[in-house]
Amino acid sequence: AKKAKKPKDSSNELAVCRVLLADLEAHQDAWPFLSPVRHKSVPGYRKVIKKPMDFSTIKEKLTNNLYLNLENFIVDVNLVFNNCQRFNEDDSEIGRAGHRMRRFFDKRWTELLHLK
Ligand SMILES: Cn1cc(C(=O)NCCN2CCCC2)ccc1=O
Repeated sequence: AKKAKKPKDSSNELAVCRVLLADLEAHQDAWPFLSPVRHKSVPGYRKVIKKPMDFSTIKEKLTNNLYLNLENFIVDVNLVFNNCQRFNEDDSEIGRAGHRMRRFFDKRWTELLHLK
């Protein structure tokens, strides 16, 4: 027989986004991602990275209600990490910080989702 679908409770998704963002900002490896990359001091960045993103911009979007759900928020957080992988060698300070932050984020949001 068809298993009855549990209704999705999306009411606290934005609260989950705020918790996740606070955890990202508090992480010791967050320093490359806290504010927009200054393309004037990072040669080539503006040419290579078409959609820059950083944690302060995500916070601004969250504050201005530009994320309709957790999925849209996760897309922007992954953009931060994908930009980082694209622009930085894996074996570099910033490259390694990006990998560590992505691993932390993936673990954290799956933990929070399993609480539901
Ligand atoms: C994500 N990302 C960041 C940078 C960067 O230089 N960030 C500034 C780091 N500042 C140093 C002192 C305070 C913050 C370069 C390339 C890149 O992909």
